[in-house]
Amino acid sequence: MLASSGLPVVEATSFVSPKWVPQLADAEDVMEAIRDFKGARFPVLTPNLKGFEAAIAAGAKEVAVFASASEGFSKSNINCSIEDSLVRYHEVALSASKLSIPVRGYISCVVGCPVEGMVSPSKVAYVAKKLCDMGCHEISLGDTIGVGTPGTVIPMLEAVIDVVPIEKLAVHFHDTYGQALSNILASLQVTPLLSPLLMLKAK
Ligand SMILES: CC(C)(COP(=O)([O-])OP(=O)([O-])OC[C@H]1O[C@@H](n2cnc3c(N)ncnc32)[C@H](O)[C@@H]1OP(=O)([O-])[O-])[C@@H](O)C(=O)NCCC(=O)NCCSC(=O)C[C@@](C)(O)CC(=O)[O-]
Repeated sequence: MLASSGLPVVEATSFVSPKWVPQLADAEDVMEAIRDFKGARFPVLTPNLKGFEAAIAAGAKEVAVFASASEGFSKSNINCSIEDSLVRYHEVALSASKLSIPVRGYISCVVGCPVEGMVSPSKVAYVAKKLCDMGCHEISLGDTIGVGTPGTVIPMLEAVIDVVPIEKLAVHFHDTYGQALSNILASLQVTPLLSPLLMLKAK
Protein backbone atom coordinates (compact mmCIF):
# COMPACT_ATOMS: atom_id res chain seq x y z
CA MET A 1 0.00 0.00 0.00
CA LEU A 2 2.65 2.55 1.01
CA ALA A 3 4.83 1.82 -2.00
CA SER A 4 1.76 1.77 -4.29
CA SER A 5 0.87 5.24 -3.00
CA GLY A 6 4.08 6.46 -4.62
CA LEU A 7 6.48 6.54 -1.69
CA PRO A 8 9.94 5.87 -3.15
CA VAL A 9 11.39 4.27 0.01
CA VAL A 10 9.52 2.05 2.46
CA GLU A 11 11.31 0.37 5.35
CA ALA A 12 9.80 -3.06 4.87
CA THR A 13 10.72 -5.07 7.96
CA SER A 14 13.48 -5.93 10.45
CA PHE A 15 15.63 -9.01 10.75
CA VAL A 16 15.69 -9.03 14.55
CA SER A 17 15.27 -11.65 17.23
CA PRO A 18 11.69 -12.97 17.25
CA LYS A 19 12.10 -13.43 20.98
CA TRP A 20 12.51 -9.65 21.28
CA VAL A 21 9.98 -8.60 18.65
CA PRO A 22 7.63 -11.50 17.80
CA GLN A 23 5.65 -9.27 15.39
CA LEU A 24 8.68 -9.20 13.09
CA ALA A 25 9.15 -12.97 12.89
CA ASP A 26 7.63 -12.88 9.38
CA ALA A 27 10.44 -10.79 7.86
CA GLU A 28 11.23 -13.41 5.22
CA ASP A 29 7.56 -13.64 4.23
CA VAL A 30 7.37 -9.87 3.85
CA MET A 31 10.43 -9.84 1.61
CA GLU A 32 8.92 -12.63 -0.49
CA ALA A 33 5.69 -10.69 -0.86
CA ILE A 34 7.44 -7.53 -2.15
CA ARG A 35 10.15 -9.28 -4.15
CA ASP A 36 8.73 -8.37 -7.57
CA PHE A 37 7.46 -4.89 -6.65
CA LYS A 38 8.99 -2.27 -8.93
CA GLY A 39 9.27 1.46 -8.27
CA ALA A 40 10.27 1.59 -4.62
CA ARG A 41 13.26 0.73 -2.45
CA PHE A 42 12.74 -1.50 0.58
CA PRO A 43 15.50 -1.14 3.18
CA VAL A 44 15.31 -3.40 6.24
CA LEU A 45 16.62 -3.04 9.78
CA THR A 46 19.41 -5.36 10.90
CA PRO A 47 20.80 -5.23 14.48
CA ASN A 48 23.81 -7.45 13.82
CA LEU A 49 25.61 -9.68 11.32
CA LYS A 50 23.12 -12.51 11.82
CA GLY A 51 20.28 -10.22 10.86
CA PHE A 52 22.26 -8.79 7.94
CA GLU A 53 22.99 -12.23 6.52
CA ALA A 54 19.35 -13.27 6.90
CA ALA A 55 18.26 -10.05 5.19
CA ILE A 56 20.56 -10.59 2.22
CA ALA A 57 19.43 -14.22 1.95
CA ALA A 58 15.85 -12.90 1.83
CA GLY A 59 16.70 -10.52 -1.01
CA ALA A 60 17.27 -7.23 0.79
CA LYS A 61 19.12 -4.65 -1.32
CA GLU A 62 19.78 -2.09 1.47
CA VAL A 63 19.86 -2.21 5.25
CA ALA A 64 19.70 0.11 8.24
CA VAL A 65 21.50 -0.25 11.57
CA PHE A 66 20.22 1.42 14.71
CA ALA A 67 22.38 2.68 17.54
CA SER A 68 21.47 4.91 20.47
CA ALA A 69 22.96 8.01 22.02
CA SER A 70 22.01 6.74 25.49
CA GLU A 71 23.39 3.64 27.20
CA GLY A 72 20.08 2.91 28.88
CA PHE A 73 18.13 2.81 25.62
CA SER A 74 20.88 0.83 23.88
CA LYS A 75 20.64 -1.85 26.54
CA SER A 76 16.86 -2.00 26.49
CA ASN A 77 16.55 -1.93 22.70
CA ILE A 78 19.44 -4.08 21.47
CA ASN A 79 20.76 -5.57 24.70
CA CYS A 80 24.26 -4.13 24.47
CA SER A 81 26.30 -1.01 25.18
CA ILE A 82 26.72 1.74 22.62
CA GLU A 83 30.33 0.69 22.05
CA ASP A 84 29.36 -2.96 21.54
CA SER A 85 26.64 -1.91 19.09
CA LEU A 86 29.19 0.09 17.09
CA VAL A 87 31.47 -2.97 16.92
CA ARG A 88 28.53 -5.04 15.66
CA TYR A 89 27.56 -2.40 13.12
CA HIS A 90 31.11 -2.10 11.88
CA GLU A 91 30.95 -5.84 11.08
CA VAL A 92 27.67 -5.26 9.23
CA ALA A 93 29.13 -2.29 7.33
CA LEU A 94 32.19 -4.28 6.26
CA SER A 95 30.05 -7.17 4.98
CA ALA A 96 27.68 -4.74 3.29
CA SER A 97 30.49 -2.90 1.52
CA LYS A 98 31.79 -6.20 0.07
CA LEU A 99 28.31 -6.74 -1.43
CA SER A 100 27.77 -3.06 -2.39
CA ILE A 101 24.78 -2.93 -0.07
CA PRO A 102 24.02 0.63 1.16
CA VAL A 103 23.78 1.01 4.92
CA ARG A 104 21.75 3.74 6.65
CA GLY A 105 22.48 4.51 10.29
CA TYR A 106 19.85 5.46 12.86
CA ILE A 107 20.57 7.06 16.21
CA SER A 108 17.80 6.79 18.79
CA CYS A 109 17.27 9.15 21.74
CA VAL A 110 19.16 12.09 20.25
CA VAL A 111 17.42 14.47 22.68
CA GLY A 112 15.86 12.50 25.55
CA CYS A 113 15.92 8.89 26.76
CA PRO A 114 13.13 7.10 28.66
CA VAL A 115 15.79 5.60 30.94
CA GLU A 116 18.37 8.35 31.40
CA GLY A 117 16.53 11.62 30.70
CA MET A 118 18.16 14.33 28.59
CA VAL A 119 21.00 13.22 26.26
CA SER A 120 24.12 15.31 25.60
CA PRO A 121 24.64 16.63 22.05
CA SER A 122 28.29 15.57 22.25
CA LYS A 123 27.24 11.93 22.70
CA VAL A 124 24.99 12.16 19.65
CA ALA A 125 27.85 13.67 17.66
CA TYR A 126 30.20 10.88 18.79
CA VAL A 127 27.83 8.12 17.66
CA ALA A 128 27.00 9.95 14.41
CA LYS A 129 30.67 10.26 13.49
CA LYS A 130 31.27 6.57 14.23
CA LEU A 131 28.38 5.54 11.97
CA CYS A 132 29.55 7.93 9.26
CA ASP A 133 33.15 6.72 9.47
CA MET A 134 32.10 3.06 9.13
CA GLY A 135 30.34 3.90 5.87
CA CYS A 136 26.70 4.74 6.54
CA HIS A 137 25.46 6.77 3.57
CA GLU A 138 22.98 8.64 5.77
CA ILE A 139 22.60 9.14 9.50
CA SER A 140 19.05 9.59 10.77
CA LEU A 141 18.81 11.45 14.08
CA GLY A 142 15.81 10.11 15.98
CA ASP A 143 14.00 11.93 18.78
CA THR A 144 12.59 8.55 19.75
CA ILE A 145 10.34 9.63 22.61
CA GLY A 146 9.33 12.96 21.09
CA VAL A 147 10.58 15.19 23.92
CA GLY A 148 12.67 17.40 21.61
CA THR A 149 11.92 21.09 21.11
CA PRO A 150 13.70 23.58 18.86
CA GLY A 151 15.65 24.67 21.96
CA THR A 152 17.13 21.19 22.39
CA VAL A 153 17.17 20.01 18.76
CA ILE A 154 19.26 22.92 17.42
CA PRO A 155 22.24 22.43 19.81
CA MET A 156 22.17 18.69 19.02
CA LEU A 157 22.22 19.35 15.29
CA GLU A 158 24.99 21.92 15.59
CA ALA A 159 27.13 19.39 17.49
CA VAL A 160 26.54 16.70 14.85
CA ILE A 161 27.11 19.06 11.89
CA ASP A 162 30.55 19.79 13.35
CA VAL A 163 31.62 16.17 12.71
CA VAL A 164 29.36 14.77 9.97
CA PRO A 165 28.76 16.32 6.50
CA ILE A 166 25.30 17.94 6.48
CA GLU A 167 24.28 16.15 3.28
CA LYS A 168 24.57 12.84 5.16
CA LEU A 169 22.06 13.82 7.84
CA ALA A 170 18.35 13.17 8.26
CA VAL A 171 16.07 13.94 11.20
CA HIS A 172 13.37 11.65 12.58
CA PHE A 173 10.82 13.28 14.91
CA HIS A 174 8.02 11.64 16.83
CA ASP A 175 5.02 13.93 17.38
CA THR A 176 4.33 12.56 20.87
CA TYR A 177 4.03 16.01 22.43
CA GLY A 178 3.12 17.93 19.28
CA GLN A 179 6.63 19.30 18.64
CA ALA A 180 7.58 17.39 15.50
CA LEU A 181 6.69 20.07 12.94
CA SER A 182 8.42 22.79 14.99
CA ASN A 183 11.48 20.58 15.26
CA ILE A 184 11.49 19.93 11.52
CA LEU A 185 11.19 23.68 10.83
CA ALA A 186 14.01 24.45 13.28
CA SER A 187 16.15 21.71 11.70
CA LEU A 188 15.58 23.05 8.19
CA GLN A 189 16.50 26.53 9.42
CA VAL A 190 19.79 25.10 10.69
CA THR A 191 20.32 23.57 7.26
CA PRO A 192 17.90 23.14 4.34
CA LEU A 193 19.90 20.08 3.26
CA LEU A 194 18.41 17.84 5.93
CA SER A 195 15.82 15.23 4.98
CA PRO A 196 13.06 15.37 7.57
CA LEU A 197 10.75 12.54 8.63
CA LEU A 198 7.69 13.18 10.76
CA MET A 199 6.39 10.25 12.81
CA LEU A 200 2.73 11.06 13.47
CA LYS A 201 1.45 11.10 17.05
CA ALA A 202 0.79 7.61 18.38
CA LYS A 203 -2.98 7.25 18.91
C1 LIG B 1 19.84 -7.33 18.85
C2 LIG B 1 19.21 -8.52 19.59
C3 LIG B 1 19.10 -9.73 18.66
C4 LIG B 1 20.12 -8.87 20.73
O1 LIG B 1 19.42 -9.78 21.55
P1 LIG B 1 20.28 -10.78 22.43
O2 LIG B 1 19.30 -11.61 23.21
O3 LIG B 1 21.32 -10.04 23.19
O4 LIG B 1 20.96 -11.64 21.27
P2 LIG B 1 21.75 -12.97 21.35
O5 LIG B 1 22.93 -12.80 20.46
O6 LIG B 1 21.98 -13.38 22.80
O7 LIG B 1 20.72 -14.02 20.68
C5 LIG B 1 19.51 -14.34 21.36
C6 LIG B 1 18.71 -15.17 20.38
O8 LIG B 1 18.31 -14.33 19.29
C7 LIG B 1 18.84 -14.84 18.08
N1 LIG B 1 19.23 -13.70 17.25
C8 LIG B 1 20.25 -12.86 17.43
N2 LIG B 1 20.25 -11.92 16.46
C9 LIG B 1 19.19 -12.20 15.67
C10 LIG B 1 18.66 -11.61 14.50
N3 LIG B 1 19.21 -10.51 13.99
N4 LIG B 1 17.58 -12.16 13.93
C11 LIG B 1 17.01 -13.26 14.45
N5 LIG B 1 17.46 -13.88 15.58
C12 LIG B 1 18.53 -13.34 16.16
C13 LIG B 1 20.02 -15.69 18.47
O9 LIG B 1 20.26 -16.64 17.47
C14 LIG B 1 19.53 -16.30 19.75
O10 LIG B 1 18.64 -17.33 19.43
P3 LIG B 1 18.57 -18.65 20.40
O11 LIG B 1 19.94 -19.26 20.34
O12 LIG B 1 18.23 -18.12 21.77
O13 LIG B 1 17.49 -19.49 19.77
C15 LIG B 1 17.84 -8.13 20.13
O14 LIG B 1 18.01 -7.19 21.19
C16 LIG B 1 16.94 -7.53 19.06
O15 LIG B 1 16.56 -8.21 18.12
N6 LIG B 1 16.61 -6.23 19.22
C17 LIG B 1 15.84 -5.50 18.21
C18 LIG B 1 14.76 -4.70 18.88
C19 LIG B 1 14.07 -3.84 17.85
O16 LIG B 1 13.74 -4.29 16.77
N7 LIG B 1 13.84 -2.58 18.23
C20 LIG B 1 13.16 -1.58 17.35
C21 LIG B 1 14.08 -1.09 16.24
S1 LIG B 1 13.47 0.45 15.57
C22 LIG B 1 14.21 1.59 16.65
O17 LIG B 1 15.03 1.27 17.44
C23 LIG B 1 13.76 3.04 16.58
C24 LIG B 1 14.23 3.74 15.33
C25 LIG B 1 15.68 3.56 15.11
O18 LIG B 1 13.55 3.15 14.29
C26 LIG B 1 13.91 5.23 15.29
C27 LIG B 1 13.82 5.94 16.60
O19 LIG B 1 14.72 5.80 17.41
O20 LIG B 1 12.82 6.62 16.81
